[in-house]
Amino acid sequence: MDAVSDAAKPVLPDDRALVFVGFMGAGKTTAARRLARRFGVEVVDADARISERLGMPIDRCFAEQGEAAFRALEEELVGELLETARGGVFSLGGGALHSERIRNALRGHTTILLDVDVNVAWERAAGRGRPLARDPQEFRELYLRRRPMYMAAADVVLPADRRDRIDAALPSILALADAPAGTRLLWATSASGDYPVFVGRGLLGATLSPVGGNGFLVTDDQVGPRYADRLGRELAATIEIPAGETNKSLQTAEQVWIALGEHGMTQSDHLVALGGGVVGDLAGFVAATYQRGVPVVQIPTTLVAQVDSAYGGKTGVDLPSAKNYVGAYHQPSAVVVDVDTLSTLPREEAAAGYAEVVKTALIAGGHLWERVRTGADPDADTIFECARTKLAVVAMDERDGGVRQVLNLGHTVGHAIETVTGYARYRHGEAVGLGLLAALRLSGQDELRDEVAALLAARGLPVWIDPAEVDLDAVVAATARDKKRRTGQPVPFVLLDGPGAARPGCQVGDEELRAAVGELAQTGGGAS
Ligand SMILES: Nc1ncnc2c1ncn2[C@@H]1O[C@H](COP(=O)(O)OP(=O)(O)OP(=O)(O)O)[C@@H](O)[C@H]1O
Ligand SMILES: O=C(O)C1=C[C@@H](O)[C@@H](O)[C@H](O)C1
Ligand SMILES: [Mg+2]
Repeated sequence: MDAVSDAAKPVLPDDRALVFVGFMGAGKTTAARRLARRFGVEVVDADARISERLGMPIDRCFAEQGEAAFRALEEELVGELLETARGGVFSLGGGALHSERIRNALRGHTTILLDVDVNVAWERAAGRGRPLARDPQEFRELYLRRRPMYMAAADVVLPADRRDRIDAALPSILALADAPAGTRLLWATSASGDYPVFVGRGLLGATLSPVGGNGFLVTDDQVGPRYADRLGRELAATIEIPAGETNKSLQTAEQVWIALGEHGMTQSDHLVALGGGVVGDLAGFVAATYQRGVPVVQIPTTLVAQVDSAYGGKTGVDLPSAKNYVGAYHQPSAVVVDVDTLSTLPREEAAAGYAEVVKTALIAGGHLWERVRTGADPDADTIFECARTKLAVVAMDERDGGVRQVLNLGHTVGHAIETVTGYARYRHGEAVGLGLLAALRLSGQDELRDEVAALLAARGLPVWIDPAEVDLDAVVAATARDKKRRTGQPVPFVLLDGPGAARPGCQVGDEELRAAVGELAQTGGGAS
């Protein structure tokens, strides 16, 4: 709440600088100037300082003295500037993070990554005499090589698509100063609005969320008793629902609507959803509909919710006949991810969330897939990167018109398995893991399917189905009721040409589908 009242008159921190980093053409110079103007200070543009010191433009230095000479000067000058800075607004050159000295010096400051799409970067940077923006293929390769470096250094990740993003994000960036050390901010964008996503440790009690009015808490009977009183804020009421997917129903939603009315919740208040995907989806749906819509702050406490369901604004409840069949798009006003809450997550729940981590990494490809395929436990950085991957997709297509459907990888068969087993036999993530295996078979990705099956099995996730327990014909039939289907059209599948190359809207023949689902029953002997 402080963040909101400070928004009109921002105060530049006096103990740390705001430093823009990112690839060529991301808009670092532009954004830094815009902020500096707002604060009434001079911007420190590293490239301009280097050029000044050289007494010549950077491209001439590259041509006459070579890149190594430029890098040496960059390290010395920028390293010193950052090591001695107490405040200010900086813009660094695109390659500055190659220097370990500069990376270390950034630790004392707030590093803001302007996250630019490589094609946009090329359009902005090419043809302007920049020495590393001459060949499109080399430009792309450099971009991919540098990405992990930028992500690792960033305290804040801000999409670079619009010049005014920084204005809306600034209060949340400034709020980081009071957050526990190591807290990171991801700025989520969508057609219907932007919001901050904070990821870190010990965040339940932090006052980060820029939402006004009274908070009404919705949680479940497992999470509430454990974490509700750590929220460190006054709540007007706490509404506890029973845990479990079978309670993600219209009946439960009605009970919550009624309780909110009885407790006097108004349009100027907000909901706080504390729990896993069931609480988040249900409370989000209640927030979308109660008095035609009130804000909701999502505080996800399961891995599934922290890497996937808390972001992107899909809310809803299940019908007995189909998953998530009634709902609304309703973006959260903020998401606060406290990874410490995962320490009490039951093993099976953590495993179920892991299936969504694998799904997201397959969609992202690149360094996220490389990290996940090692089988390492998902940490705060992996969670952050999963959120970033999902939100980049949502930013392009909030309402599932096309590209967002890639997020459904593994979900068409997964949802059908959940429905056929009455939402009681499998956790959502467990069903998604099985659905991923079917999707990889349908994609002809046999080696990748084996690799993914091994990752899932290592977490104790099911990689086969007992046909005596689950009616596979019914699973095939239930896929035909998938919400992604349009009248008169077959159900669209998401297939994968390889990590980082998901293809939505694919058609799959009945026989192929039957075979891929049938195969889930034939690979017995793995974990079940
Ligand atoms: N959000 C934006 N939308 C559209 N154009 C932008 C945006 N931000 C910057 N630009 C334009 O893109 C070009 C590159 O911007 P800028 O010089 O700020 O990038 P930079 O990150 O500092 O790049 P470099 O690393 O090459 O110094 C400029 O022409 C700028 O006006
Ligand atoms: O990306 C890079 O390596 C560079 C980016 C520019 O900002 C300049 O610092 C220089 O052209 C090198
Ligand atoms: Mg610049």
